Amino acid sequence: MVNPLIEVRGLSYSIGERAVLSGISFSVARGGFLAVIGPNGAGKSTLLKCVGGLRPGAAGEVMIEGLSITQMTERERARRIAWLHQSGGDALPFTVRQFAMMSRYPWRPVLSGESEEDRFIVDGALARAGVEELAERSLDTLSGGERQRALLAAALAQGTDILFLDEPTSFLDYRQQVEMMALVEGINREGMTVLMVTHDINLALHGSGGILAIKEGRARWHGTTDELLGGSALADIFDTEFEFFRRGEQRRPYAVPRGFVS
Ligand SMILES: Nc1ncnc2c1ncn2[C@@H]1O[C@H](COP(=O)(O)OP(=O)(O)OP(=O)(O)O)[C@@H](O)[C@H]1O
Repeated sequence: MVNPLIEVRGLSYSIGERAVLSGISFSVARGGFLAVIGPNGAGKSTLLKCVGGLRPGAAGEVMIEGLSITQMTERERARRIAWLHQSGGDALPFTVRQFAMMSRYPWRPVLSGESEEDRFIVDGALARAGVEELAERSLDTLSGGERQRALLAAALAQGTDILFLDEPTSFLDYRQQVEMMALVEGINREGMTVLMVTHDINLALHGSGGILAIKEGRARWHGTTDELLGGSALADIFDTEFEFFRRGEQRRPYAVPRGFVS
């Protein structure tokens, strides 16, 4: 890949004596969408935190547009990478607009208030995530799906070119999952580079061109969704057999554990 936006080489991370990640390498082109899949405890969230510079003890290299993540200040990282985590029942006592406005901090001079430009960007982010009508609602009064869209609006308001997603639909019902993934795909098509970790293969198949599978902290497979469906990698990674289907006008693939359909 010529000049990838995100480049990870030989990433390893240990907690105490235990190696949680070992020698992981991959890259993501500008505007790309890479899904990292793997079973529970594979090291997916830890990988995302290491790539995002939140685990300073990690060995190996993480470069964002050629700049080492370890050389970047927190503010510089926040100008490049926005995060959307899985959202549980807890929520902060801020309105949707206030929370999105806080995301503007990496761009604001220290101790300065919100600018006209901040307000314009926040309004655009609220509209893009479909939460304009919730703008004055407190985050702790929203349903799980509404809250996740509000958090996505805040991530967009941050004005980064990279979005990290950690199990973004974990607590959402099916309709909300579909809506959230459609939003993320749309944002990716508009140019945002996306790195998503999930244990849900169908989220990965739905949203991405590239898939990296990890198990026990090691990269086990890396390729496109179509390549994944042609081989036995999924069964090896999740220790269960899958059936694959293609449906709809776009012949999108999805996978169901064989035990569910036999
Ligand atoms: N702060 C920590 N202290 C001790 N062990 C940790 C810590 N963080 C992660 N681990 C361990 O590292 C391993 C990888 O955890 P991680 O959360 O990255 O996995 P994951 O693939 O995201 O899992 P899941 O899909 O269940 O969320 C697990 O065995 C976990 O218990």
